[in-house]
Amino acid sequence: MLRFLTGGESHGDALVGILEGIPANLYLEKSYVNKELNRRQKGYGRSDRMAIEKDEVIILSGINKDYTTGNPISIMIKNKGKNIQLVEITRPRPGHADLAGALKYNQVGARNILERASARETAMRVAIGSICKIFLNEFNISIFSHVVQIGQVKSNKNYYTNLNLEELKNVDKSSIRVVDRDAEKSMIDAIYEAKEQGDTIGGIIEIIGVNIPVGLGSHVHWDRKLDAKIAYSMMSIPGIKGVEFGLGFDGVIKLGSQFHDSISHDEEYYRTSNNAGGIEGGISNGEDIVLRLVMKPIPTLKKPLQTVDMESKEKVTAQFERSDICAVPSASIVAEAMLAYVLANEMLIKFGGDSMEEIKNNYISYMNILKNR
Ligand SMILES: Cc1cc2nc3c(=O)[nH]c(=O)nc-3n(C[C@H](O)[C@H](O)[C@H](O)COP(=O)(O)O)c2cc1C
Ligand SMILES: C=C(O[C@@H]1CC(C(=O)O)=C[C@@H](OP(=O)(O)O)[C@H]1O)C(=O)O
Repeated sequence: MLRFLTGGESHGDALVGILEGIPANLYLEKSYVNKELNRRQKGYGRSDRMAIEKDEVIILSGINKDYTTGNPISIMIKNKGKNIQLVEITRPRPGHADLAGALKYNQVGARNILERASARETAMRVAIGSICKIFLNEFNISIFSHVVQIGQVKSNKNYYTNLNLEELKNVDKSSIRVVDRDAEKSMIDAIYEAKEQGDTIGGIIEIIGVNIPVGLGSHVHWDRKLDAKIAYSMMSIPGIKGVEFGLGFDGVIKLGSQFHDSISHDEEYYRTSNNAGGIEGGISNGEDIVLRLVMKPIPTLKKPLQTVDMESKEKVTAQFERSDICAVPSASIVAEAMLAYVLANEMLIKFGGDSMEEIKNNYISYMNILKNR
């Protein structure tokens, strides 16, 4: 089984992470981890902080001559943007952890709270998730994502869920990108419009996992269900307020006969549609895992909302400091990382093994059993 911990504050010296449970003998390409870190830093609407940071991973343990050893993998990302004046935050920002955190931890203000509640921590999650992606790649599993809505601007292209699976049966689905260039332009405009108004904006992202074997997760207990585990991991991303799988909330207008995915067989079982989003009864059914997340608008506002000064108790406006306008594209890379972590963990639960050779043997023998079903 996998587990990870992160440490570090937004404006501290560095972020650190420990990932435990990755089997021995996995080739770990450090440049891939750095590429993923770079993807998270992109996107319209990020603050000047992203121009300061050049996130790069320093591997401290668990790797020998580019291969994992089975030891805990310890990593570090240094913070370049730590040199801002860390003033106390006594005018808490609605929507951030400021007030609830300061009260819970008995702080005079929210500085110590926001330093950790900040999504700076998600850089480490992406580093850890990218190691999980490298592991999943050994089983041909890949994960990608795209932005499908910013504010009121929706992509006119169908969601991945609505692609014609029969037509795509022999296509490498990891190469499919549901990018709508017209919508993309309007999305960028919406971000800049929010910025002009001293405001912020949220959105919806879609995350897809392909080449998933049947049988990850389990129906037998609530905390073994794959969709439950994925939802938990997604809801832990700062700003994420909802998750839906497959057709999700749009499924409400369908009747059962229109919603459920008929079962066919051609050498193996498959579906002609994927409204379930690849998971039934808490178990992966072999179709692509498809989920969507809604991210709320960023809480720090240049045109701030009303709040209460924690010292004087007077009605004031919330404190402002350097902040993103929109971080939806970055959140989608974080979501890919969290999905990679959950799926890598499930692969280890299902197939076990302390070395890559052992887990691959277990995987191949299970896939052979499935071939005869
Ligand atoms: C990549 C990323 C960047 C973010 N940048 C900011 C930011 O610059 N300013 C801000 O107020 N919130 C930002 N957020 C959102 C806050 O971290 C989030 O709203 C806060 O932690 C409370 O989230 P919760 O209520 O969902 O737990 C960002 C979130 C993500 C995922
Ligand atoms: C540092 C990152 O995001 C930060 C997340 C964040 C927040 O409140 O969540 C606030 C901002 O911090 P700062 O005030 O230093 O600009 C973002 O830049 C990052 O994504 O690496």
